[in-house]
Amino acid sequence: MADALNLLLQVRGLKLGMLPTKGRCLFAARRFLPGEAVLDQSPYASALNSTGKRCDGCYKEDCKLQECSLCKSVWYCSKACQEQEQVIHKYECKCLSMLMAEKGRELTPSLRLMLRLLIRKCLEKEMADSVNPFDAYELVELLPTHFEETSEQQLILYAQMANLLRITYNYGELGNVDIKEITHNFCRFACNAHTITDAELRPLGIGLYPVISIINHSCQPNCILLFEGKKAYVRAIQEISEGMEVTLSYVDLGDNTLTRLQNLKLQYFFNCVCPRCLPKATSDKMLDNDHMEGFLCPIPKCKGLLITNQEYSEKMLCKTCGKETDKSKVLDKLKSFDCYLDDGLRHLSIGNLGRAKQAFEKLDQVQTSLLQKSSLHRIKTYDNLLKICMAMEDWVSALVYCHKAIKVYERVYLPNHPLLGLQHYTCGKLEW
Ligand SMILES: C[S@@+](CC[C@H](N)C(=O)[O-])C[C@H]1O[C@@H](n2cnc3c(N)ncnc32)[C@H](O)[C@@H]1O
Repeated sequence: MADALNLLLQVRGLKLGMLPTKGRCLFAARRFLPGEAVLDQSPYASALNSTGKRCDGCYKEDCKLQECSLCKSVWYCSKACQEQEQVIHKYECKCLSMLMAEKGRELTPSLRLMLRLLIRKCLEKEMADSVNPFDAYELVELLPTHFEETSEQQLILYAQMANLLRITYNYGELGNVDIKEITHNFCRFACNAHTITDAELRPLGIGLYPVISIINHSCQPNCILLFEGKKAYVRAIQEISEGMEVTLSYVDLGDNTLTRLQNLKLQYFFNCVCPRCLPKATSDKMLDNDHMEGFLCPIPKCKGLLITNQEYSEKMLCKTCGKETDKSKVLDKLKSFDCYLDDGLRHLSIGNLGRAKQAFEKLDQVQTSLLQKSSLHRIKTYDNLLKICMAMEDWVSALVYCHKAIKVYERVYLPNHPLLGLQHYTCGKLEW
């Protein structure tokens, strides 16, 4: 299997490698230019977030959809999509119908993903593409589980989900499944599955792509993951020279370093040491992070930019007045305003736009006293205010927040990053 996989990767200009701190990785065996597709793969298994709105085959919406007459829980845009999906759905359909009839329940997207993975594994030998090493269950088994590091509470939850899954799977009369294997696979999903997005990078579903999952994380990635339907494409967003590791970001690059590090540790069980997380000082002793974080000196008349003290990283120095400040104090003050963020998000989730706008405007106001205009801590504030103003059809204010957000996006994302492009696109539409 490893030889066959290596051969397929070689054809695409890639090479499988192993690093002691990261495990398996993908290296470029030739130069890739920005925009070039480095790798593509169809999912071993995938599931839509909400069925009934999109075709289960091609994930298209805004077309005439026909529901499966038996389970009435999946929809297709054409005979071709239905036939292509039938191999798996034939069994899944029985499972979903019986689960509804016997327990009055539907499966969540991650449970459905697991069901489809188990059915596919069982059918692998009968399926025409089973010989393709890009599409073998063996590759799924090679993905890390981090089982030992997963909390007991989480494992109990996975075991309960596995139990429901076993009952559901048995309705399909495909033979037995092992609860332990399902639990391990839930652990695998947590640190290997990818969110499938549409052209505007909005989440549509979840998929497992065992070759793409070999790609490790960096907070300064050289690639991005995009989707056409459920097929995934890894595209270079900067030049990748021969011998370089191919990387993707597993987390939101608009999050600050502390949040990114915490999220990576919590979900993927590693400490990121990429250049953005462990930056080296530039010539004027200013870290890239200091530019991005954009903390202002707390002395009212000064408001200079704070930079990390190279000798003692817990302290920050003002570039203007030279006074020292505890970094933790600055961060604590910033955190104390999270109540406005929570308040805004809560009102937004129940559609109370007026109250949500008030909360985010207050947050914007208090952040102004602590942070530069283009500090990355303000990205969520601007994004939410933009969203709210658009929903309220206040196009003038929306445009103001869109411009403010672009300034932060330009700092956080590389010029070729689609999120930056999308923000310019929104701005263009608002200008119009
Ligand atoms: C999707 S897998 C990536 C492939 C994995 N290296 C393997 O051996 O199959 C994610 C896991 O890889 C490891 N990993 C990914 N990026 C890493 C990084 N930048 N530093 C250390 N470990 C990393 C972590 O164990 C993480 O949970």
